[in-house]
Amino acid sequence: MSDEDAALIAPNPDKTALKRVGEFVRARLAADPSIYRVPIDQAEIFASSDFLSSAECDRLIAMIDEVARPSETFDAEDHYAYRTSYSGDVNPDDSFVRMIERRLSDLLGIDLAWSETIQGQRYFPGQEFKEHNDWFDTRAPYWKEEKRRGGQRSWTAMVFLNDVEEGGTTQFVKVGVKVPPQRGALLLWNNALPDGSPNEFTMHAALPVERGVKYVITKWFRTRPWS
Ligand SMILES: O=C(O)CCC(=O)C(=O)O
Ligand SMILES: [Fe+2]
Repeated sequence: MSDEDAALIAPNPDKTALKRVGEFVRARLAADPSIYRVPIDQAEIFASSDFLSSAECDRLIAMIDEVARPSETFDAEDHYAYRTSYSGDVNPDDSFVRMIERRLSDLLGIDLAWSETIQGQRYFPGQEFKEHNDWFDTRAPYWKEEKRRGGQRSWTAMVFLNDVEEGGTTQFVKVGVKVPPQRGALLLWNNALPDGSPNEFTMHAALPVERGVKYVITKWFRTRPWS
C-alpha cells in the first residue's frame, strides 16, 4: 500500500464535522454570483477573479517580504525537497490583515476563529511546492497537537498577489486543473469529500517559478476553533 492510500484509511475523527462544514460552505458559495465553480466532479474547487485589489495585493507583498523565512511543512523529514519557497505568518493583529481575514471568513461563512492565521509565501525562480494534500495525516506525531488546536483542515483559501512572468502555476495534479497566477484571484477548495473523508483529488502542487517572483497568501479553515 502506498503512503497515500494509507493516509486515506487513517482514522478520521472529524468526519462528521467535515461533512457539515462542506455542506454549509457549498451552499453559500453556490449562492454567491462572484464565485465560479471549476467544472469537475471529483473535487469542489472554486475561483473568483478579483477578490483583492492591486493596492491590497501590493500591501500584502510588502508584508511578506518583511516576514519571509524558509518554509516549514508538517513533514519534517524531507521538507526542503517538498516546499522550497519562503513563508511566514503575516501579522494577524494588523488591522488591514484582519480586514482581509474577515472578508475570507464571510465569503465562506466559517467563523474566523476556526481558521489559522494567514500565511504568506514567496517563490523565487526555481522554487516550488511539490504535490501534496493540505489535510493532516492523523497517524503523524504532529496530529495530537493539531487535533487539540482546531482539528482537521476543511477548506483552503489562497489568493495570488501578482502575475508571474513564467511558471508558478497551481496544479491539481489528479484532475488536470491548472491555475496560473493571476493578481488578486482567489482559489478555494474543499479538502474533504461530501461525506467528510479526505478527497485525494485535491492533491496539488505549485509548479516552479521560471521567471519573476510569485507571491500568495493562504488561509486554512479547520473543523472547530483554532488556537
Ligand atoms: O503556492 C501555491 O500555488 C500553492 C500553495 C499551497 O499549496 C499551500 O500553501 O498549501
Ligand atoms: Fe497546499
